[in-house]
Amino acid sequence: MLLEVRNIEKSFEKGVPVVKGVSFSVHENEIFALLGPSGCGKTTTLRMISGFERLDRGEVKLDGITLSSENTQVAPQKRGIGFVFQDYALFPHMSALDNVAFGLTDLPKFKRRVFAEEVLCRTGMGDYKDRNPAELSGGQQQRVALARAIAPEPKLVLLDEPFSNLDAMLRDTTRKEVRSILKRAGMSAILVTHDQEEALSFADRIAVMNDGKIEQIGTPEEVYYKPKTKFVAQFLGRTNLFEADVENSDMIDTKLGSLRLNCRANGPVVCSIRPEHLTIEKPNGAAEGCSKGVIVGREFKGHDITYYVECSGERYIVHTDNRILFEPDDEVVVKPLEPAVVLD
Ligand SMILES: Nc1ncnc2c1ncn2[C@@H]1O[C@H](COP(=O)(O)OP(=O)(O)OP(=O)(O)O)[C@@H](O)[C@H]1O
Repeated sequence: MLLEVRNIEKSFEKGVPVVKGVSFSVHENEIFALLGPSGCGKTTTLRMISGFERLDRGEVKLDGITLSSENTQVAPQKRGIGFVFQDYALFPHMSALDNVAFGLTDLPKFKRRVFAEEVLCRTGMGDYKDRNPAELSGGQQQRVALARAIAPEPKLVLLDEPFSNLDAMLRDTTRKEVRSILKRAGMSAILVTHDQEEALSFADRIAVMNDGKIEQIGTPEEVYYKPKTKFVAQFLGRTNLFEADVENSDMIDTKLGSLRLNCRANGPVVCSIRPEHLTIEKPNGAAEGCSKGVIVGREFKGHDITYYVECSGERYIVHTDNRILFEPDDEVVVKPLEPAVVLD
């Protein structure tokens, strides 16, 4: 285990807690994401790991050594952790090369520039070493910021919304490049983001945060396909929720008809099924036990289609591939392709 965060807590003024007992670990060479809505405490958590913020309770350990606790506070520059911020925070009056060389205080002066150039080449920025930040695009500045963070060879790099200033196309490619640079360098990273697609595509594991707490930690597939809570199900994409009482069964009665659950349940149940795990058919070809519905809306997106189907007064979302063509007011039945996931 590289990083261990145990039960950390933080309140600002008036004693209102913003981080409420957060725990997680990050392995060697693992990319971890803290994902959640604005204000849920992601940045504060990252700042407690970096040492820019003191914690009220709990502990942060790197490689078994305590960096933060109620009685310990190792200075940020002594933690062996690299940082990349949203606004890159490059020194504007310095060249890309000098920006990267700046933090290499452990090396003799003559070696700093040689090594800095080597790291700039690794991030694909060797040809731009003499340019100042103002002469670089957002994506290029981001790569220089990453080169600066990884040049001292930290075991862990913290990334706070580092792609949010880039336009959609550049964000995608920069994300892929940064991930492969970190993996090749054998470093671990924690990404803070409110963008679920970014977390799903960038991280090996994700902690989904809500209101100062972690609701679920898992691989992208686990948190997406098997959300534990209503919040996780809804934050990671669109979903259909059902509530019903179940008597020791793995089936649930809904307005769509009978749905299979992913486990046996007893008592009141809330379950979720993703729109792409439902499909629609003409009523005549439908299996027994399905209720009829009507298409009330449709979004054609080229590679797929979103349908809104009303069934006994409830509205459901169905994503289909682009071969399943219906029009508004068409009568359909909605069929599940996967079991519904029971939430906590
Ligand atoms: N220095 C501070 N003093 C007082 N309150 C603060 C301070 N820093 C953060 N907060 C509050 O703590 C809460 C959590 O903030 P934080 O920045 O950690 O959230 P976040 O999840 O990173 O949000 P965002 O995605 O908008 O950056 C917010 O309500 C914020 O207003």
